[in-house]
Amino acid sequence: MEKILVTGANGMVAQALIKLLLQQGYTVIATGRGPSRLNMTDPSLHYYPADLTHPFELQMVMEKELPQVVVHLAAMTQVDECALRQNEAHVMNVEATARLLLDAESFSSFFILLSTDFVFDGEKGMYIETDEPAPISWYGHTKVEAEALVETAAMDWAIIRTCLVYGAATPGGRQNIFSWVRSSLEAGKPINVVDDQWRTPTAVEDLAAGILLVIRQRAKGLWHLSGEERMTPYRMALAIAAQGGFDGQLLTRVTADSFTQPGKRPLLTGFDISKAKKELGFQPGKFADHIKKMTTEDGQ
Ligand SMILES: NC(=O)C1=CN([C@@H]2O[C@H](COP(=O)(O)OP(=O)(O)OC[C@H]3O[C@@H](n4cnc5c(N)ncnc54)[C@H](OP(=O)(O)O)[C@@H]3O)[C@@H](O)[C@H]2O)C=CC1
Ligand SMILES: Cc1cn([C@H]2C[C@H](O)[C@@H](COP(=O)(O)OP(=O)(O)O[C@H]3O[C@@H](C)C(=O)[C@@H](O)[C@H]3O)O2)c(=O)[nH]c1=O
Repeated sequence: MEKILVTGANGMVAQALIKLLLQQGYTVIATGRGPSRLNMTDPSLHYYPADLTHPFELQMVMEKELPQVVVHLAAMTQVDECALRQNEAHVMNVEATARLLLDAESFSSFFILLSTDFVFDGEKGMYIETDEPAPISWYGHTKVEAEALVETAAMDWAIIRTCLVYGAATPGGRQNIFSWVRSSLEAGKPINVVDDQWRTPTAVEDLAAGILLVIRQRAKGLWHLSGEERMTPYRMALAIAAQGGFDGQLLTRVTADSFTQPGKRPLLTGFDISKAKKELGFQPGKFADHIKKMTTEDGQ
């Protein structure tokens, strides 16, 4: 069976993707920073610690494993951290991507980059693949640069942009809006939640399924893969509270200008996923169904 190399293996998206790839019978070459935090064992899962900012660590893995497909998920993903540590963000999100492309071109046939709705300025919203990027955060800027590197690669490539990914908390993984809202409500902690940032939030399982479609079909080019429903974090939080039987009074509706975050966030993003639905057969689930399932699993 084909070998798929996945970077950022200990991250939220990678953990869901690796679980799905193993279920589908692929051999997964998983690389992450430091020891594995993947709470799964499988003879078809090979984990290699590799810091992508150290150029040769992953080249040796590539030479040894010769993966047919590379799925590049590793990145500095905290938008505020990227704004405060711009050089580090550029080294990781751009220069490490350039290095990985060079390594992959020698050994792999297909390269997939995960990118973001933050490549857009947030003026229009519901973006399609042909809309012009205009990032307003350093994180978004680094992703635009990474996309440009991939588009000039000497091998087949796909760029998958997604938006506000949510899922159950992963061991040692970053928080996401579902895990953050749910853990705050469970602790009885009042939280301020924005109601003027518009997104099409994406269940991590749906994103993993979409990435699998791109792998299977070797679907070259640019794809917007996200949920279909336009929501704000506040409306998401109200639904999460209701589903979990929590007190919605703990949620205070605010607007983004009440946040003094170092990293600017585009107000109106979200994706029109018509192209992915038509050409890939991508079909995300409903937000309410996903949080019901996650809440049940979380409660077990
Ligand atoms: N989450 C979201 O809402 C969205 C995510 N994306 C993109 O999807 C991809 C995956 O995101 P997500 O899973 O949420 O992010 P996470 O932050 O959960 O995972 C990113 C992973 O990259 C790893 N990493 C960071 N620096 C290095 C390095 N120098 N060497 C090796 N690994 C490194 C991190 O390691 P460690 O665990 O040690 O920190 C982490 O496991 C990213 O490219 C992101 O930009 C796009 C749109 C939305
Ligand atoms: C911390 C906080 C967040 N929020 C909202 C803002 C945001 O929409 C959502 C999640 O908070 P974050 O700061 O993690 O969101 P943010 O960093 O904006 O998330 C981004 O992550 C990167 C990786 C992406 O690529 C983007 O698509 C997007 O998902 O919750 C509140 O309403 N109140 C709060 O106190």
